[in-house]
Amino acid sequence: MRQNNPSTFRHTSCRSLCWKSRAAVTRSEKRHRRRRPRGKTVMGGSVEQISASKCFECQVLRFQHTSPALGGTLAKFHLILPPKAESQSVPCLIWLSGLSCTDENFVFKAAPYKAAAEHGVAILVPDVSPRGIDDEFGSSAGFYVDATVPEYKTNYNMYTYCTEELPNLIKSEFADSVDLSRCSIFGHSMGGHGALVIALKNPSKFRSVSAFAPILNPVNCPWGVKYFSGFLGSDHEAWKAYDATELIRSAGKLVFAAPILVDQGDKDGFLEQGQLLPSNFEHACAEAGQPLLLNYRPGYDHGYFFISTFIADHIAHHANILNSA
Ligand SMILES: N[C@@H](CCC(=O)N[C@@H](CSC=O)C(=O)NCC(=O)O)C(=O)O
Repeated sequence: MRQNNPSTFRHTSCRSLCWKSRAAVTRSEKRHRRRRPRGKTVMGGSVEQISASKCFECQVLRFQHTSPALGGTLAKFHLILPPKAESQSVPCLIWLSGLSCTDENFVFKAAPYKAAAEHGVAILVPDVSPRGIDDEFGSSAGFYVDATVPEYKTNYNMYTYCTEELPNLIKSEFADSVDLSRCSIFGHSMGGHGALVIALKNPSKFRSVSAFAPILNPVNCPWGVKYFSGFLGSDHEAWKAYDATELIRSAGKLVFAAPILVDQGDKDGFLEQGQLLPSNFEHACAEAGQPLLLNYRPGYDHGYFFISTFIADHIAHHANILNSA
């Protein structure tokens, strides 16, 4: 930190170079700066804070680290901390974004801050694929699987990254602020698919799951066929391990006592194209006895205007469950 004049300082470690009045520096900001990991080695990677902003009393922090799960590439993520995290560790929501996204779309467009502050939950937002690899196929399209084909299996391990590596890093670096023993997961489109698959495969790690316009039966939709072929090869049985509808079918019983919450706009072009297939998931849940709250929202499309309209409902849904035990 460099002193510039008596009333301002420059947060030199941030690439965003935020200028703030001294009076505006809260205890929380000081605490998070004090805790900022500086090139510390974590699971073979180096964690570095690259920006910090404040929104609706939340700290909006961005980090980068070298990721072993993603083949040693540099991975960025956001961590949103509510004011309650100043004094205690708070429950955590993991948000997974969709095709063409980075870790930035949600933080800029979903408007989660007021609800996160009110309910006292942290939100962890990973990127959606490894970066800096010399191929365009999987960039921004990691599909939250661990690739098995030789071409992609070194780098494209978003399932392991989101279920093991990043949570372990958060446990190691943010234990005072984030309590990952109280964790839920949600996401959008490809990220809704990822959230559901990760929750259904790890019900002991997540207390609840929700999604906006998720891809619900990827083995039967064009996006799923394209990316599962690329990452997992031609064995369609292997694809089913990453398909929410197939996972509910194979469970054959309730997996989460809390209803799975899904919001879906009825003017969503990808719904019309058959990319999302909510009816297939609905039928599988009904047969398995898995409670599902599937809301069709009249007039809404697939984008972040839709997400930002209902994000507070999803945060409240998870917070009620996370704060009740
Ligand atoms: N061009 C892509 C789809 C691009 C797109 O609409 N991405 C959505 C998620 S779609 C499913 O995962 C998105 O969230 N975009 C970012 C945003 O900020 O809106 C294609 O058709 O393949």
